[in-house]
Amino acid sequence: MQYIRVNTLKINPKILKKRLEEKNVILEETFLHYAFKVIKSPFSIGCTPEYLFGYYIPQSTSSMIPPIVLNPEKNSFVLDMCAAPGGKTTHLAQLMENSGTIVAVDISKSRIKALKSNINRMGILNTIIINKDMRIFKDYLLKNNILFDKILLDAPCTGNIVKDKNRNVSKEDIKYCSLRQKELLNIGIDLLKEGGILVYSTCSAEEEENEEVIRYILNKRDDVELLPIENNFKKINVIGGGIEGTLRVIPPNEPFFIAKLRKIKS
Ligand SMILES: C[S@@+](CC[C@H](N)C(=O)[O-])C[C@H]1O[C@@H](n2cnc3c(N)ncnc32)[C@H](O)[C@@H]1O
Repeated sequence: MQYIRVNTLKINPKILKKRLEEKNVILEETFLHYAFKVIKSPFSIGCTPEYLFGYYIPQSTSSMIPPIVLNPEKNSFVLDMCAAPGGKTTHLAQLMENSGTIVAVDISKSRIKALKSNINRMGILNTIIINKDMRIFKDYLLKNNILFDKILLDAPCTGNIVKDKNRNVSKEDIKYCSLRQKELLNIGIDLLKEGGILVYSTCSAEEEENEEVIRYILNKRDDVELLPIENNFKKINVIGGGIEGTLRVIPPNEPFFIAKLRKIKS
């Protein structure tokens, strides 16, 4: 299954749909008026002039949910802690109508290149790209009292390992990811303003990387609460997660886990 998200900063979804249909691409509506399922295409959907103009990005519909749940306001100050290659950063910028500021951080030099390219191609003007380890960069932010209204933590997970390296996931991999996720989530909460919102997501189906991480943070800290996410997503397999108020996207859609947290005191 292949999907595209239309970059509404550059083109109206109906106009793009018509343009691609004139080239014999068959598209179907999804739960989002600016995303389409690609039923059939005579060419690779990642190498059309429209793609190069930044009119759309190929992306799973599951991965469109975390930015929608975060729902950044125009002119807000947003941190994307694990941003590359930028599917969600560019979506956040689109939702913010290119206003406010997004600080997009990623540890990987090679993936940062893809993030830069997506940001340039899609005409994103409100994003600062930082190639750093969040576990180190947080010290600079905290020292300078730089706190955020909204944070997306789309955490590294075993789902990415499978996609990137095409290998089996071991128990050690899951344990390693779970520890890293807890560490990053703690940092994320530290960097929120009082009343600020953090959305945690992974594309792993493992309990240890999802519900366990959320239970850990709720038990460990008294400055954060879980906010229930309303499941009003249609035409996509979204169910309640293992903790009430969290969501899981299940196959045949790409598996995803999404939780929403609010910092209640600083
Ligand atoms: C799930 S991917 C992010 C996908 C991205 N949000 C998107 O929608 O295109 C996780 C990312 O976390 C990055 N990462 C892992 N550990 C990190 C750390 N300590 N600090 C910053 N980025 C990190 C990885 O390089 C990887 O790009």
